[in-house]
Parts: sequence; structure tokens; C-alpha cells
Amino acid sequence: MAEPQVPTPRQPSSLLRRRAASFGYAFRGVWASLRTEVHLWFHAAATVVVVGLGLYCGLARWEWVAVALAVGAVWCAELVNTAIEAVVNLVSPEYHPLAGRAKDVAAGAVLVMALAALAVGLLIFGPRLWAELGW
Ligand SMILES: Nc1ncnc2c1ncn2[C@@H]1O[C@H](COP(=O)(O)OP(=O)(O)OP(=O)(O)O)[C@@H](O)[C@H]1O
Repeated sequence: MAEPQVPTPRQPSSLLRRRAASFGYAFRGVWASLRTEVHLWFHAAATVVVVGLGLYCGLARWEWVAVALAVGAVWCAELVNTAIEAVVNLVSPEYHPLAGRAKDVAAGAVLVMALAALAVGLLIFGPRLWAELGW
């Protein structure tokens, strides 16, 4: 009878290397998306504007939390949408109603998150900008 395999304990250094490699793959994914997706450049520009406005308005800590979550969620939705598009293109390069639905739903997720982020932005920046403009 074959000896049962005793799992060898993971070496801390190889664990760390694997974690570092995973971060590398993740950054590579973000970078690849930035190079191919125009929408992400729009999100990047919007992020810079929102952070600048936040600094200008002197947001409170909880407001920064809301802004960071909103901005991060939009980026996250767009990246997941990009991943879904890539997989759909891979498995269904030809027209298929389900492929179309998958892409439409993924795009819908981005739209929903962008509208929610817009609401957060209006609630946080709206009153300040109104006051600033003297309305
Ligand atoms: N293989 C397919 N089968 C059926 N419909 C598709 C297919 N590929 C795309 N579509 C339809 O065309 C729409 C646009 O697809 P496309 O791949 O151009 O995405 P997009 O939203 O324009 O993304 P991007 O601008 O990031 O490339 C989809 O939302 C879907 O309705």
C-alpha cells in the first residue's frame, strides 16, 4: 500500500513569494485594463477630480470613507466588467444571445454602481458647491 502523502509545511519565503506574485498579477490586470479600456481612463480622471475636490472642501473623515467606497466600487465594477467581457469574447466570439446578455448585465452593474457613486457625490459635494456658488 502506498504511503499517505504528508503535506510538507510551506516555507515562509515561498509563501511570501507567492503572495507577492499574486499582487503582481493583480496589478498587471489593472494595468492591462487601463491600456485597453477607455472607460477606465474616465474613472481615473474622475477619481483625480473627486480627490482634489475633497481636499479643497476639507471633507470629514466619514465623508472620505463614503467617497473612497464609492470610487473603489466603481473601479471594481468596471474591472469585473472588463474581465467578463474578456471571458465572453473568449468562449463566444460568435454572436450568441447569452453572450450578449452577459455583457449587457455586466455593463448594467457598472451603470448601477456609477449612479450610486453619483448620488454619494451629490450628497457630499452638492451642498458645499451650491454654497460656494452662492445659490
Ligand atoms: N458575442 C456576442 N453575442 C451577442 N451580443 C454581443 C456579443 N458581443 C457583444 N454583444 C453585444 O454588443 C454589446 C457591446 O459589446 P462590446 O463587446 O463592444 O462591449 P462594450 O460595452 O462596447 O465594451 P468596450 O467598449 O469596453 O469594448 C454588448 O453589450 C452586447 O449587447
